Amino acid sequence: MATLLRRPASIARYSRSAAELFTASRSTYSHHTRPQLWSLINARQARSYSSVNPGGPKRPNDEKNNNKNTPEKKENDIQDELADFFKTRNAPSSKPGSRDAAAEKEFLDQSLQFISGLQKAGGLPQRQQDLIRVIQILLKDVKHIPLGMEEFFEKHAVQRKVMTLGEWDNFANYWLDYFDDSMHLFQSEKVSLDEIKSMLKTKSESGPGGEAGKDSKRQGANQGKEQKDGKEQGQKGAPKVVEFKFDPGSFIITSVISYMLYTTFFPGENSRDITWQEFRANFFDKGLVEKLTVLNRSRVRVELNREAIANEMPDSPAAQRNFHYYFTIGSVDSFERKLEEAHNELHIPTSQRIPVAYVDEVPWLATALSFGPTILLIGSVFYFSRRAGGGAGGQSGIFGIGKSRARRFNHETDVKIRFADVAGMDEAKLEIMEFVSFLKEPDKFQKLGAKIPRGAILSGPPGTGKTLLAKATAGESGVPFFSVSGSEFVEMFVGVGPSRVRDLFANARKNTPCIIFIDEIDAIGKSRSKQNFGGGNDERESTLNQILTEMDGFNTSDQVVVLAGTNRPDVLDKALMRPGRFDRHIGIDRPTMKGREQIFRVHLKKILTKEDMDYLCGRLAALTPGFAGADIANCVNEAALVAAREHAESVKMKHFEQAIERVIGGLEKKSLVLSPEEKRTVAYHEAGHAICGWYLRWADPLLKVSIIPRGQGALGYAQYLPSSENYLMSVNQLMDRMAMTLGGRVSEELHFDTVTSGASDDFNKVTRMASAMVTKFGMSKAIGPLHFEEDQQQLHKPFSEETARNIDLEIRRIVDEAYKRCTDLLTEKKNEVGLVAEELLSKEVLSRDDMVRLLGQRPYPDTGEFTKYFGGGGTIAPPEPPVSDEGTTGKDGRDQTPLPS
Ligand SMILES: Nc1ncnc2c1ncn2[C@@H]1O[C@H](COP(=O)(O)OP(=O)(O)OP(=O)(O)O)[C@@H](O)[C@H]1O
Repeated sequence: MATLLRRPASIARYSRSAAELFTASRSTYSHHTRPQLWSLINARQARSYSSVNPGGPKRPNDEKNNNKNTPEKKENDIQDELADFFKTRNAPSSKPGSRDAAAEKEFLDQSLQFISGLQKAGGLPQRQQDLIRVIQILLKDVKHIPLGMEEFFEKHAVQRKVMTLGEWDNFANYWLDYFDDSMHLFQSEKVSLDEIKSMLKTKSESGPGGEAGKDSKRQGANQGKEQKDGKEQGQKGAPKVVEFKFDPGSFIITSVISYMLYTTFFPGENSRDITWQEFRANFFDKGLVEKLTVLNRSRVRVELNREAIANEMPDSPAAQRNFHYYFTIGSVDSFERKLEEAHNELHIPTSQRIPVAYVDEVPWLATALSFGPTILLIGSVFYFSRRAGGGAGGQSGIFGIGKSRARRFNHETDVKIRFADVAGMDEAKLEIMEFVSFLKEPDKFQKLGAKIPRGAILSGPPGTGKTLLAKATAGESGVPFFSVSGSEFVEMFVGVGPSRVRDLFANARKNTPCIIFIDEIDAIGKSRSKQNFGGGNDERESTLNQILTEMDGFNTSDQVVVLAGTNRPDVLDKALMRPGRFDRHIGIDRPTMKGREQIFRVHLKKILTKEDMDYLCGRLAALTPGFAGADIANCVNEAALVAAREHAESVKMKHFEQAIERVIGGLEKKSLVLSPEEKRTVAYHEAGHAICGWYLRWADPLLKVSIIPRGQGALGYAQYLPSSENYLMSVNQLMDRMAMTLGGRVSEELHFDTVTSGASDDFNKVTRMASAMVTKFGMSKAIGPLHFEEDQQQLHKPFSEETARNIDLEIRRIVDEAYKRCTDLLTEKKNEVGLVAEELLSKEVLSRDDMVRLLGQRPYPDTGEFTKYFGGGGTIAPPEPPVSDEGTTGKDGRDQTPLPS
């Protein structure tokens, strides 16, 4: 458009008519109404602003604009904005005072009228008319003669020289040139109004129409664009690099999902099944078939003549390139026959008959799907075997099933335990030291021709520190330590056990010197003859055989020591124990008083307590007869937990005592509420035990009696302190203990009309004690010094019927005797029982001090430990003999009243 306007011929044409107007009328432009123009400008402007970075510099009057909605207001805005613009634009070129302001104004007005005259002349295209309107507005606000116009102004406005047609032409060109490029850019939305302003500013400085001006305009436009881009970039900060990584997994999943979605929403069809009749009627008879392909002798694919189909049936899917019809055939013979008949019917000569191909295709998808369940099954077996195998020993997968599951502890990092950490088993430590010195200095033994023991069995009750001792051996000798449990050799698959044994020993040989520790070896090492009773276990037997073979297989220089732990050394196969295999048998019993003290000392090291350590360890050891190392560790930890629960700053004696009670009797059952009658019965029951323990000469001294229900089904309990470590027990001690055990029931009988089931556990203990006296301890004159093994599995009793009857009679006699002893005592001390019971009912727990308060000092002297730690007076009593665990009220001196069943 600008080019068009600038064309001399057209300008001349317009200029002439405009010149006429210029002279004829001076106020033509004032008749112009501008809503049309403003709507145009507004539309352009709105679009132009939308392309401007919103975060960029604000337009003047931006605030106002926010509130402007009506066209009127918008028009004013633009006008204001343009006025502002020209104010600044004209500033550098204006020379106020140097020129006649009135003449200047007149010149500009005339210019405006001239431009308006151009428009009035008519014949211009709409867009050019619009442009002229814009120029009118812009020109209206020009206050001073722009640079480059001065000469023209001087000549025609000041000196009033008449303009020639060519000068009019120049004049028109000037103004058009002055604005049109800017307007053109503005209208075509290439640059914003701000940028036009800056362009015009440059132009006004360099003069109109010059090349430099034009260049700078373009530069300005480009600059403006760059600025705009820069602004956008600046706003967003550093350019954002979006990194695309190709992930094959995601790609496949995305592709599959996309395909599924696509096929769901756009179910394209590329095949359809038809019948023979349809085939004939629609295609064959019409001559549209090109070829037939028999697939797998059961289906026929119809190849159609696409062009013919497209002409005949343009809407049919068969017109698509990949679309096929199929029909099923019974057999190839019948198909061929039918086809021939069809050809004959239509009289198709042999040479033009439809060709038939035979293809055997493998339907891949169907085949893959038919294998689906098998693959799924194998996959799940594989997965689960991996999961099952992954847990232990680092072996995983079904192929690792025969691998050993032994955990290997590195002596430098994992096995930090030393002999100092194992307390209270000095003899066992001494025995095992030999293995340590063998592993450390093998030459010392080998040069003398000594064969080093191959292994040792550590046997003893649970929690006595067998594993700990084995670990300490590894820690001391500084060799790798393989730990495995006997049960880990046993699997449901045949042959796995021996294979794991082989693997374990092979591993060990690779890591010599080292120690193998097989915990719970009785799981595989049970005596083979015993197993056969009631069906043997071949797998276990072959595992055991493999261990025997492996242990034989070591040569004398192999520095592999095999230690095994068991709670049941008696059931182990003799072949395991023979020299050359587990030739050392180290028994680890429950710790003695001294041992317990040492174990407490080891575990108390980690506990924050302000108690005197010697006294604390001694007292706790005295309080915990029969405790194994693991019980002690548990007790110490429990005490710390109790203290923490009470927000105590350090663990105190009472916390330890609470912890011991909890370990012995279980948690207090505060939720268990007994009826008053039941509570009374329990109180009298416990009082009966307590009085017997107090007044019977050989009974154990009572520590505490309580009727607070605790875990393990006890409604009340009395804690006694065995006078000493019981290695031997006399008839007197046993009789007194039995009488004391019966004290609960006898007390009930004496104080109530009826008795309860609460004494059932007491009777069990009493019967077992009496039975042991008769059949094992030789304490019955009628039976004599005989020992009868109690074996549940034996079908025949190892004694005659008469002996059996005599045993029964003797057991009964002993129990009756104990019962009489108890009844006599409690009848005599009926008041004392009442006293203790009532006190128990009110206080629930009575200590030894309460007993002394109620009954006076115990008439018999207390033992050494008791005196030392529990304030009893008297001399040290002779050590009491032990009875097997089953035959006493319990080595830990507990006496519990079970819940009535
Ligand atoms: N003599 C001891 N000195 C210090 N702590 C001990 C001692 N005996 C046992 N313990 C503690 O008891 C815990 C359990 O001991 P360990 O596992 O060695 O018993 P275990 O005899 O192997 O038991 P199980 O026969 O049930 O396998 C040890 O971790 C340790 O904290």
